[in-house]
Amino acid sequence: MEPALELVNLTKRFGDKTAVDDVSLALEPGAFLGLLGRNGAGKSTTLKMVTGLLKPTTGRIRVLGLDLEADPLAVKRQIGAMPEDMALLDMLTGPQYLRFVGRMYGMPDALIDGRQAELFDTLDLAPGPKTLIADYSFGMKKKVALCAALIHGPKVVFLDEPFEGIDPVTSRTIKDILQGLQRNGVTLVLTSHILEVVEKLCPLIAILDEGQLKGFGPLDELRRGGESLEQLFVGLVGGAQKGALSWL
Ligand SMILES: Nc1ncnc2c1ncn2[C@@H]1O[C@H](COP(=O)(O)OP(=O)(O)OP(=O)(O)O)[C@@H](O)[C@H]1O
Repeated sequence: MEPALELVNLTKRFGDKTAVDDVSLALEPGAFLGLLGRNGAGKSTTLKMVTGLLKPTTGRIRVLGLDLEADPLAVKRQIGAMPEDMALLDMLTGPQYLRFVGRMYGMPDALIDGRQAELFDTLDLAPGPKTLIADYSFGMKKKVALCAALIHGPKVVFLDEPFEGIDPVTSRTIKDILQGLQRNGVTLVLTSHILEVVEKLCPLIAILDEGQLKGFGPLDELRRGGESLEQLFVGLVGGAQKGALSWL
């Protein structure tokens, strides 16, 4: 079976800075990967490359057997993405924005509106009918970005920090949605700094440090010693313990 996602020697340089450094990995369909790393490790850059927002310096990306560079539109039809900055159109209302996104995927308006209503209901998103996205709270914007990533029924979903700024009740709902997608064979990749969430949700872990893949595999295999994900993470990416401020 073709991997759902395959990165082959993926590298991204910004001038002298190598943000992603020769990363290779493959995910089976239905995998659920937690992509971890410290601030600046290269997680968002990796997700931007696999969703076609950034061109790799070198290396290849294949999604469901399709080469992203050779066939970008075919890949984009199969994937859903929630980028770091959410990339919403602030001067539209949430439903108008989802119409825009759904039409880009060639969906009929009735189907878009039905799914939008179901997504808003499930995520407890109830903006005023005329409220523009610009006036939504941070968490509401996150929810709209998640709706936009899912509305067309993608086979592979990339989510950059989906739980950041989300209340605990909605977090629970999002976890349930993501687990349901995985049960239906959707492949998921998410980044998060909330290790407890990743530990519960993602059977597969990749740890980036300074752009390099320091660990990749099933969580249970990576932490053979029975340590927590936090201990595994700190052990792999190092980092001296600091905390005392000289003036406090
Ligand atoms: N457009 C850019 N131009 C120059 N440098 C960039 C650019 N985008 C990212 N970088 C650099 O690449 C490195 C990786 O950044 P990236 O945003 O991928 O990290 P991250 O792991 O997502 O971090 P965080 O957890 O803080 O979101 C950083 O050093 C960042 O400054």
